[in-house]
Amino acid sequence: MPNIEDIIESGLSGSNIFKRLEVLAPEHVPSRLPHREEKIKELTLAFRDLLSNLGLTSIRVVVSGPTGTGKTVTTKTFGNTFKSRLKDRGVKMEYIHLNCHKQRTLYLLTMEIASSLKLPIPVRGLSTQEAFRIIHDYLEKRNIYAIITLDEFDYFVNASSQEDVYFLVRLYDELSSATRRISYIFVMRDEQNISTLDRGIRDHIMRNLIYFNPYTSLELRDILADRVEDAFQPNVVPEETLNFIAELYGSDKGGSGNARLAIETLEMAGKLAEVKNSALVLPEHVKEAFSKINKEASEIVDEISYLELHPLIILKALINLHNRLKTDSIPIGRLEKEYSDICTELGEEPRRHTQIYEYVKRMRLMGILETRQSGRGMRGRTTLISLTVPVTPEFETLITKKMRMRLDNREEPV
Ligand SMILES: Nc1ncnc2c1ncn2[C@@H]1O[C@H](COP(=O)(O)OP(=O)(O)OP(=O)(O)O)[C@@H](O)[C@H]1O
Repeated sequence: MPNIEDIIESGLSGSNIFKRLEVLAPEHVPSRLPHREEKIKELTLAFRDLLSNLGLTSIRVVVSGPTGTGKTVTTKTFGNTFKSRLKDRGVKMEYIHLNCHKQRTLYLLTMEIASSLKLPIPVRGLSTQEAFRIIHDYLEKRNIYAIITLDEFDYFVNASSQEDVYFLVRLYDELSSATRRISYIFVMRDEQNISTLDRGIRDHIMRNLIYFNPYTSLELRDILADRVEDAFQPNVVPEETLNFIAELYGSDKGGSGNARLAIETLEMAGKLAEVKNSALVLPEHVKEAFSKINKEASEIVDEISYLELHPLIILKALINLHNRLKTDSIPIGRLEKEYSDICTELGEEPRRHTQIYEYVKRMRLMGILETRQSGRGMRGRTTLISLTVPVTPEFETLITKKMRMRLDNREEPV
């Protein structure tokens, strides 16, 4: 057994595993974005008009996709690089990235825009409209253009009044200004959240939609390889370990396609290897890290215990279709049909479409389901629904058991 002084001494003498741990932090912006180059191109093309029609146009782009698909890092990288390219062309542009989860009201967002521009604005006594007018006048006076990204815009849409959303989106109708200086990128997990808005606003926002797919295992492998090179000592993460993580999360292998979780797993595996004095980060460290990180999945299972009968039937319908169609994403129409077939079997009156939609929405907020719009080509656009947890036999048994309990009235939902 080494003595305690030696343990502390070796811990202090630097890491044999990590070179630059900060590269694995969620806010780190890497110099390359493998497999998002095309999205940067799409954003550039969407904003190209800004340059050719300087001051005449205000652009709106929606970036949407499931969690961890690189929406934030890609828009930030685009915004900052675009800014410097415009500077080379003699155009002053500011890129402002705001998070609607942090700044939850229109007023707070406005204050944050002012503070990003280092514009002193009296904190009290101004309406949002007045504050926006000051911001606009400031840009006008200095001949500056701005791209404002509203990240996690879903929160804003769900928490704000239609008027506030309207104000933001149709800003130039409100300001009735001749020069258009502000453009927006709306970043959303689920563009369906927009469907609750007025048609006018919806159409205005949805003109340019850029969708981010969950990453496949090969894509994740490339993203992880870059991080390994920058964050780890040479040759401590074998190829096999890298592939193992990529396959755990790759969407083609039934994973969520979430780069954040893949990077977090890599970091935790490295830390476990270090604690265990291993010279290499091995798949066994990844397995342990994976189960620690995915204990969140077991929290979802806890949530399911509280569901009423009909949401449980919806989950059962999803499982059936998942097994039958061998796909994770189920069109809502098929889900409703399967749901109503199960109801008939059980002698239960099926709920109506709007109520089913409410259940789906609630389970999405609980983190049990994810929804997204299908691309074109599936006979029009439709909502696709998928479970966030893997469909294991244990999961199936849990749902069936809970359904029985509700049917037998053996346990009232809380
Ligand atoms: N193509 C990529 N190359 C390198 N790193 C990436 C890439 N895509 C995502 N990442 C990294 O994965 C993590 C998650 O990415 P990001 O926060 O941009 O996802 P997101 O889609 O905005 O997620 P959320 O919806 O949860 O906010 C970040 O650490 C980011 O740097």
